[in-house]
Amino acid sequence: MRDAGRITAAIELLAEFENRHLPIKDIISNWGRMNRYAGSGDRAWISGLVLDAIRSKQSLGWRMEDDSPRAVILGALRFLWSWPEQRIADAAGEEAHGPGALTGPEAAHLSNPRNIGDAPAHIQADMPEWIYPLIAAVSDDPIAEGQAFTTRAPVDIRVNLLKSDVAKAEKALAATKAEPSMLVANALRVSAPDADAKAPALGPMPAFGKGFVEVQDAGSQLAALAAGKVEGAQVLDLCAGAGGKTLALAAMMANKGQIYAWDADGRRLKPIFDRLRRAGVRNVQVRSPLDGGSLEDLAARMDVVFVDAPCSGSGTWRRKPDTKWRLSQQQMEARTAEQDAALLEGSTYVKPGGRLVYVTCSIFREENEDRLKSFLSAHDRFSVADPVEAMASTGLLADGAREQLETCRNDYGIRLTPARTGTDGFFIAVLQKS
Ligand SMILES: C[S@@+](CC[C@H](N)C(=O)[O-])C[C@H]1O[C@@H](n2cnc3c(N)ncnc32)[C@H](O)[C@@H]1O
Repeated sequence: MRDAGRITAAIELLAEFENRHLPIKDIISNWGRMNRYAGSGDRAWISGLVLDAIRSKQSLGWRMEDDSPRAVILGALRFLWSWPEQRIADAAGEEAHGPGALTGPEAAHLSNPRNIGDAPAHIQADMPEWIYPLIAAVSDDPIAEGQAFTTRAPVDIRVNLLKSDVAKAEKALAATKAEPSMLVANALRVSAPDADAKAPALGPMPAFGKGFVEVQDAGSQLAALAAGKVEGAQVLDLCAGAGGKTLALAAMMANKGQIYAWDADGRRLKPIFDRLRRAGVRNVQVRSPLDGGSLEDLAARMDVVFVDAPCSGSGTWRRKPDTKWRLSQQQMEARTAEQDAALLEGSTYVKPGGRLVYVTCSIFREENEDRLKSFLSAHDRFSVADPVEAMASTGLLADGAREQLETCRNDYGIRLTPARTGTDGFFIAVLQKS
């Protein structure tokens, strides 16, 4: 496809996103199925542009003084992809497939954009107005935090120490230009691709099929490290889902001790079985409510209970930018109630002297500090412990990571964000039971 047709497709997809309540990934893949003439390069280009536009749609609309899908896509080409105005004009005006010649105001805004510094703060931060104060409550520089969420996310890789090591994995993934992580000793990072470049396809690489490596954001890897030294321990992963943390914990345990993987929604555990097999994990017992499983026998017996709680996902806005615009106050309230329930339930399995790790991929205080504060006020046998110390005790923090993580600390735990740590947003806390 030529640029003109790709731009037209991107405008259509953004319009569909605005008009239908479907995840953008589904809209893009439906489009790919219906338009078989588009090759994989075209699809990557179009979805890259649409996702970039959604990440920054508010500031782009403001710069263009027009928040229509057409204006936002044209603005994305100019202000995010740095296309010269003439290139945009040529593609737009192309008769056969272009979206139509630039209008006077469009041309004017592309060549002489409004100064974004004059926009209201939530527009500069590219987030809904009601969310801005929630970010301002947890950051001295909410605009920078918001803007960091508008960038493309890198791909982080966890080297599975049960099957491989960092040097071997780096060699096996040389084609991806993966580099050692600045935060986790057994992690690699593949930088996000430039504007119209295609990301390397990691899934089909043999190192993945053989279980030598897993894709996992460095923030999520750090969350697992907060479980501390767990080799030989009894660990409950209460909200195991597809098993991202379970796999990381199993590798930290070198297959010694026992992990019980559970999820209140048993269907979510489905991928875990294949993943455990591929990773060479032998110390996980999956228990599911679907087959009448229960955790009754584990009450007050666990050295570590890991609560990777359901959340708004505000920390993952770089990867799922549509969720930033669709989050509602009602959803937030539903999640906080679930968080209270999971925290309370998890606490019943911790043995005296054991630890409760609380994690969300959200950066809001409402889903983190407020939940912990409320739990601690009613459970005086639990107290806040040091998550950075716990991570360091595993020996798996990269050189210099500890100092960086210290700057993310508050009275309850640590908050990671794209602006602070270059990771997804996470909150990680460790409670100790007396
Ligand atoms: C953030 S996801 C877990 C992601 C997973 N740990 C991973 O790393 O891939 C949260 C999960 O918690 C589950 N959940 C919610 N409330 C729960 C509860 N009270 N007990 C157990 N699981 C719960 C949800 O079904 C969901 O799968």
